[in-house]
Amino acid sequence: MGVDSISLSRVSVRVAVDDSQVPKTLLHDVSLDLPERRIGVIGANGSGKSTLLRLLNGLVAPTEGTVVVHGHSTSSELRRVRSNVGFVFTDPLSQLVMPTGREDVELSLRRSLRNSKERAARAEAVLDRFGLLHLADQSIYELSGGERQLLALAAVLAVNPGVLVLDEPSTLLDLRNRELLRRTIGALEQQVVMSTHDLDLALDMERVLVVEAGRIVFDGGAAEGVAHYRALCAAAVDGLPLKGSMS
Ligand SMILES: Nc1ncnc2c1ncn2[C@@H]1O[C@H](COP(=O)(O)OP(=O)(O)OP(=O)(O)O)[C@@H](O)[C@H]1O
Repeated sequence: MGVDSISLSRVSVRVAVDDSQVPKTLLHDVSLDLPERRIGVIGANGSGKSTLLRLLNGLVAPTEGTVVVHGHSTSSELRRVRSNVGFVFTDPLSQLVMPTGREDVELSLRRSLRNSKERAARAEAVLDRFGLLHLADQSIYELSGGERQLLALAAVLAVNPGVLVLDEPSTLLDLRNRELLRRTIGALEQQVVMSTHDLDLALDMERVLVVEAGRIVFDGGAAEGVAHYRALCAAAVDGLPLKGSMS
């Protein structure tokens, strides 16, 4: 495995569930070597995409197996992993902790830029790049969902992480900002791992993983991965008793 690669070796994730003696398995025996720069993760609701992504910065620990990100183990070198992996959550409010966007981006930069003037200039440039400068001093609670989602991405990218993990980053974005996200991802030097229900975004990826009930059921090119997922969805819907009225 190269040092710029992500590797999962025989990873399973199980969690205890209330009132049950039997733990729930969220991921089953997943092994992957991911050297590509653009990796998409697609699959049904509840299939295990977020769990897979959260393993990459140690937010979820494997019950069995190992996860190594760019040469660092998520179990024994968690701090190194966290400082190299930028994670953008689906719900931006779960990661925006400061009252305004400007303060949030400056907080992200606190460790890498000691000088407050440099920090302020860099924050300004990052906000400008995402078309957020005019909203920089507004309360994050007054921003729209899409503006917050872009702000969360801006705050993570400000520190230039080696790996960018995006968990459904376009759910709240309008068409224009989705295009901005798409171009931003396309231009990044970093390795990107992104889960998405937006199949057009998935088609931009070099490699696509399809997750189904905690297993990787497809691993390969984007067009084939999307076709595989569409077929899975069609088969699942065909199995539902949808015919006729509800009354
Ligand atoms: N800590 C937990 N305890 C119990 N069950 C969990 C826990 N975390 C996740 N799950 C369950 O594991 C399954 C996979 O969840 P996950 O969030 O990885 O799915 P997902 O593919 O990202 O779904 P979505 O597309 O809806 O965001 C779901 O059934 C979820 O309810």
